[in-house]
Amino acid sequence: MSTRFDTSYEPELREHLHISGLVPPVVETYDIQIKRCLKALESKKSGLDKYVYLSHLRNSNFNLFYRLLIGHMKDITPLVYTPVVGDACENWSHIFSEPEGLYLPWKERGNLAETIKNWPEKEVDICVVTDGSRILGLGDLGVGGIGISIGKLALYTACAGIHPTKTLPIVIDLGTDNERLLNDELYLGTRMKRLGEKDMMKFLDEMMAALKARWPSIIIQFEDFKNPFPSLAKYQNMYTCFNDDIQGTGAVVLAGVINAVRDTGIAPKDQRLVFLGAGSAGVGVARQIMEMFKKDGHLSEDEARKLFYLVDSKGLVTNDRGDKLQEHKLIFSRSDNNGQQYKSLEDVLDYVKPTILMGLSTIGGAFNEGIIKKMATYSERPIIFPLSNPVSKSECTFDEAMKYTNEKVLFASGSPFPSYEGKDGKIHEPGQGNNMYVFPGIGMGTIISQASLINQDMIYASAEYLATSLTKEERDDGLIYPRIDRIRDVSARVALGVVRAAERNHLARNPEIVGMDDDTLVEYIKGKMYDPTAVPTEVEETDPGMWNWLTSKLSLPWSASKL
Ligand SMILES: NC(=O)C1=CN([C@@H]2O[C@H](COP(=O)(O)OP(=O)(O)OC[C@H]3O[C@@H](n4cnc5c(N)ncnc54)[C@H](O)[C@@H]3O)[C@@H](O)[C@H]2O)C=CC1
Ligand SMILES: CC(=O)C(=O)O
Ligand SMILES: [Mg+2]
Repeated sequence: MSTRFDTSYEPELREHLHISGLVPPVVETYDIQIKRCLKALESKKSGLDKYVYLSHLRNSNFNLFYRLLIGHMKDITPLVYTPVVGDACENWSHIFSEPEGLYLPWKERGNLAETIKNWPEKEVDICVVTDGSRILGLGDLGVGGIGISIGKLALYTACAGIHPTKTLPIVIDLGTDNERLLNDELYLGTRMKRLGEKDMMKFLDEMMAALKARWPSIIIQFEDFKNPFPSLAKYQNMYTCFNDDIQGTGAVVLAGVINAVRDTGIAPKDQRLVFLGAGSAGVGVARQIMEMFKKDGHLSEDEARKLFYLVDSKGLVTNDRGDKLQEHKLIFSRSDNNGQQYKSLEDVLDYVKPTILMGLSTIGGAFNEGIIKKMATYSERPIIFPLSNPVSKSECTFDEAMKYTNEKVLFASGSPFPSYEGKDGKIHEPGQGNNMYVFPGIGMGTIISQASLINQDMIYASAEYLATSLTKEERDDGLIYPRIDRIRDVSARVALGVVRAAERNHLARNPEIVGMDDDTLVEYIKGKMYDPTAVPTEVEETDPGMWNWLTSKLSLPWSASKL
């Protein structure tokens, strides 16, 4: 990752950096640079081509890449994150040209500390690690999953200003059960069947210890593991870590629900929620909303739990269904079904008559016309959140949800959808209930507070501060999430909430922030954010490592310095 050859640099700076002659002679404004990028993007036919172009841009000049991304969040985010990152992960072994992260294969076990030492950056604040076993709703994509780690970290930088060189994408390669990949001669991962949970936990134990040994304050974010509950349970009180799919998703959806429930005019105790999907995201979201119903709705644990009906691939999750339920589902398993089992979503809706319908099932189109119309009969303003990613896995589109509820729906989806023109000509914007609204702020808040753990209170605070980030204008426009182009301000507020929770829980260790009021602290957070318009002032020498290796191998005419 470099940013040394930037056509915006003045001649004096070029001389200072010893890059005169290595950059075209014109000194360009940022606007002109961005114009070229947008034209280049426009000329690419497919999302995947645009993704490849943007990856090259990030690797050749990350300041320009982030100027582009931050300035055009709404248009560029879908190209580096969901939905296009899904295509990239599926085709990773075909589009690969640069490593961009750490690959930790099973054969390196016992040697992970040494392998991790090869990463060329001295300082790393945060890493995103996946095992590629459940990438978005696309299943097992093996080492192609590293694309999701890269995409998430690009948003840590764009949204919360964590410096790009202090981010580390990781994929652990414990094999894959994806036959297409195993039979593909271009597949870049280890050609073996995926190992089981016991081996994975052994491998993770070693990796966690090695990461912390090299970077003692590192934040470790788990992403898109097929079964992420055991690692979260084991490490959350040992390392500075969190699971984005359970906790980040729980927080972001909770924020949307706080705002949407208010718009329904129905008290929490009278809401009934059906979840299609009872996996890591479904259960994570249900747990967070249950906590809100207890806190703000003044319900007991039991009263709150009874409002939730979870549906998995076998139907409504009940105690007497006849199969052995996975542990994470037990808390929401129903016992009041009088022996009756409800297999289809339609049957569950007839039985429950929910006011809120969540989709975290990976089943594209599962909320069909009939389902959506039923929801419109149960309450004046049904809350429908098709949250599965990417777009192809979304349980319904915004267009469908609006049309079949007579434009009454309170809507948020995991991936972005276009606006909808109402019958009266009014343009309605969809909400995007994606964990990208919270994970950057959770990371930044943890860095700022120097907290050694990320506890439940910090996660809950990220949801509360996101919910209250909505402006009056956004509320009046019918939004339940802030507009994406305000994401940097919003992430700073989310980070503020996380810091405050860390302080309350005596986890904060940064002496500089002691006694700061909210306004001062927000300014402090913003002051720590990476600024892609800042020009370099000196040439930094790096450790001998990848840069030296690359420059010597490629016989490039510059030394092992970078900026
Ligand atoms: N919007 C957001 O920010 C986020 C969205 N997600 C999305 O949520 C989806 C699920 O993710 P995870 O919970 O981690 O996956 P998972 O694999 O842990 O869970 C999937 C669940 O869906 C159920 N399911 C599968 N087929 C079904 C069917 N035909 N009918 C009913 N249920 C069915 C499974 O039984 C399982 O309970 C993915 O598409 C993912 O992209 C995940 C995290 C964040
Ligand atoms: C957004 C996300 O984390 C997922 O779909 O898995
Ligand atoms: Mg995820």
